[in-house]
Amino acid sequence: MKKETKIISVGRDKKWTKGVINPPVFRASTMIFDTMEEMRFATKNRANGEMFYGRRGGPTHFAFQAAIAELEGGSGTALYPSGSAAISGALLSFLKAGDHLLMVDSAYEPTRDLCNKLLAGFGIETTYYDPMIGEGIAELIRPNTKVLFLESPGSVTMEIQDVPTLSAIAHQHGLIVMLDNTWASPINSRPFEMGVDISIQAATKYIVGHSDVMLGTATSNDTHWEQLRENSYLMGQCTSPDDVYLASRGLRTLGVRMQQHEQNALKVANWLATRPEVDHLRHPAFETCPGHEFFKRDFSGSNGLFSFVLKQGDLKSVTALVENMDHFKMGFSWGGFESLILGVFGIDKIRTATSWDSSKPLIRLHIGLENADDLIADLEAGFVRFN
Ligand SMILES: Cc1ncc(COP(=O)(O)O)c(CNNC(=O)CNC(=O)c2ccccc2[N+](=O)[O-])c1O
Repeated sequence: MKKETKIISVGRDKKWTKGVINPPVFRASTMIFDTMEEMRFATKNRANGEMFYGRRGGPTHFAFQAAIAELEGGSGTALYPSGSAAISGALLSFLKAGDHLLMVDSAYEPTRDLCNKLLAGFGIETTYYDPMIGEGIAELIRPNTKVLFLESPGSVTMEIQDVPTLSAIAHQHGLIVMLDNTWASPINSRPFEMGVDISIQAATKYIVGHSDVMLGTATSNDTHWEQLRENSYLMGQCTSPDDVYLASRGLRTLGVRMQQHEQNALKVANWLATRPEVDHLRHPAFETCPGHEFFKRDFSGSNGLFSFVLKQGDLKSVTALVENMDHFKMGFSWGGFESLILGVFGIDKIRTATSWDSSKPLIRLHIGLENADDLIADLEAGFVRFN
C-alpha cells in the first residue's frame, strides 16, 4: 500500500470508529463495568486498548495511536500534550541519575534547555555532539551513556544526520536511539528501518496541520514499547480526545498538504538561490544544506520548512526584511497552512559542540499553502526594505 493510501485508512478500525468515518470523540475519566469480571478483564488489559480509565485513553486515542504506530512502522505510540512533552517523556522513561545522554548540537532550543536544566538537576549528564559527526560518535560514548538523541534535520539550521550509521554505532554500545522526526512527519522517512528505537513527533506541526492543537507522539519498536508506555503512564501523561480527534482529522490530508508545501517551498527556494543577498540555502533538497546526501537517501519528500543564510545584515536590516510582510507572519511554530518567517540570532551563543558564523544572519521560513508567486512577491518587497 502506498503512503498516500495508508494515511487515509490507518486508525479507522470499526472497533474504535463504531462505523463512522472519523473516530468519534470519547471524553472520559470514568468508565463503568457491569461485573467484577469485566473490571478484572479491563484491568488486566488496560494497556492493550481496553476501556479502563481516562488516563489510559479511549477509542479516540486508540485509533490515533494505531494510525501513527502503523505509519511510522513502530510497535506502539504514546501520546503527550506537546512535542516537548514527548521529548521529555521519552527521555525520562529511560534515563536515571548517573546516566549520560548524547544530544545533537542542532537540537530545538527548548530540548537543550530540558537537558541543561531539568535533566542536569536529576543527575543526568549531557554531552552535545556535531550533527555531522558520523562515526566519530563512538569516541563520545561512555560506559554510562544510555541514550543517543538525534533531530534530523535540525529545526533551525537544517543539518541532516546520518541516522543509520549513528544508530548502528549506538547499538554496538547498547544505547537507545531516539529521533525527533517532526520534519519528516510520519510519511517522509522510515525511522525504524534506519535503526531508530523511538521516533518522536511534534504532532503540533504537520500532523495537525492547522496551527490549532498542541500534541506530541513517541513511537517505539517492540523492544522498548512497554517501558515507554508504562513510564509515560506513571508520569500521568495524557491528552484531550478533542485534540486527538483534530490530529486524526489532520492526518487524512497530510499527504496532499505536504506535497503542496514541498512544491511551494522548492519554488521559493529556487528563487532565493538567485538573489544576490543570499549566501546559501539550508533546504535539505539543496546541495548547500549539510547532509543533503542523507536527505536523498533517507527521505521520500520535503516540506515547507527551510532556512537560508544572508551574506550580510544586522538586526536593523533583518527587522526591515521580516516586518510588514503581506503574507509571511512572524510566529514561533511551523507546519500549518500559513507562511511564517523568523530572523534567528544568537545561534553561536547557544551551540556548544559546533561553531556558527553569526556575521551572516539566518532566516527560517515556513512556506504555507498560499500561491508561491504571492510569497515570492512578498519576499521581493522584503529585500527592497532590507537593502
Ligand atoms: C523539531 C521540533 N521538535 C519539537 C518541538 C516542540 O513541539 P511543541 O511545540 O509541540 O512542544 C518543536 C517545536 N517547534 N517550534 C518552533 O520551531 C518554533 N520556534 C521556536 O520555538 C524557537 C525557540 C527558541 C529559539 C528559536 C526558535 N526557532 O525555532 O527559531 C520542533 O520544531
